[in-house]
Amino acid sequence: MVGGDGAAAVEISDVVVRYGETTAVGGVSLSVPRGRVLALLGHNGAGKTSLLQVCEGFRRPDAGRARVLGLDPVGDHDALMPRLGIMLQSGGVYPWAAAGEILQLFASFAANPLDTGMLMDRLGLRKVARTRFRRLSGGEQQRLSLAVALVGRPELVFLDEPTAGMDTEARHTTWQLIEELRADGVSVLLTTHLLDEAERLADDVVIMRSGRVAATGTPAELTAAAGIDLLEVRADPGIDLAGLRALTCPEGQRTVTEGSPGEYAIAGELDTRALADVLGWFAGVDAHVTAVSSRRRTLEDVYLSLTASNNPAANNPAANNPANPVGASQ
Ligand SMILES: Nc1ncnc2c1ncn2[C@@H]1O[C@H](COP(=O)(O)OP(=O)(O)OP(=O)(O)O)[C@@H](O)[C@H]1O
Repeated sequence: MVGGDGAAAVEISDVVVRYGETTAVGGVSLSVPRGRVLALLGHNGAGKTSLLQVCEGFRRPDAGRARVLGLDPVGDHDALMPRLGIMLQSGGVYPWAAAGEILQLFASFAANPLDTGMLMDRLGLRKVARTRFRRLSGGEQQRLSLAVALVGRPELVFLDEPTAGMDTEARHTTWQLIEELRADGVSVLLTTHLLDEAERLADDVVIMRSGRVAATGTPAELTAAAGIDLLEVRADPGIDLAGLRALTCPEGQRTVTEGSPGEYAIAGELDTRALADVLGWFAGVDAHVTAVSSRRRTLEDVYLSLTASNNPAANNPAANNPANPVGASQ
């Protein structure tokens, strides 16, 4: 193998990408350990693709440093390319060539390619093997781009919104393929707007906001740090909730409602103390409680609260960094 063994698959520090006056990436550091899947999340224009292009060697950062499989992605581009699988957001390579020909061509570049027939079957492309790329549907183009990225048995795969435009079946197949890659020790850096995709696939998540890192961690760490955000209590209907509101929502950070008769919902972040206060209050008014359930925040909730444009905390990313196992910083 070419140099850099033992290093993380991707190691970037303080990377800046500018387009004229626009700073797309404002000093991002992160690392993808070998054999792990890292998902980069963020709103449109957050800087995900720009960061990926730096890692792929298609763009030299304006500041900072990138190492990919221990090598310089620009300077060592030729040595790196055979070891990488790259799926771009718009995979419009060779629009006039047929799907099967494109995959064969990329297989011919690889020393030890995967079986192209197997890949076509897995990704449901057999029936469009003779169709020109430009005539494929959006989802078929995505599937072919994924096949092209994987056919050379890469050590590291970059996937820019891999399942965008795919139907449910293709999306599940793609998820399985990514899980198989990880099981084979392949490292994956992907971007996605799908929080369930990140939650299912990613070992590590980096949430970007306006070119900076807003939070990092495993999906479990990101959601665990956020705690419970909804408590539902079933009790006698028509209880006067003024006392409960005064107790649990002094600064309006939670809401207390009786959605339907006897179904009370306390929404907003609740720690153990607040939970005990709520249940203690129901006991204090002699309510007959028959059911209690709580809902933990999902990755989507965490994402939305960190990236909301009206959230002042989102402008102070360090304050939102509940865990940092991937070594990311803003
Ligand atoms: N070639 C370019 N020239 C000028 N500005 C660009 C260029 N490429 C990207 N940008 C700008 O840089 C910012 C980051 O873009 P980027 O494509 O990296 O975001 P993204 O997070 O991948 O977005 P999306 O989720 O929409 O794909 C955006 O404001 C975008 O308009």
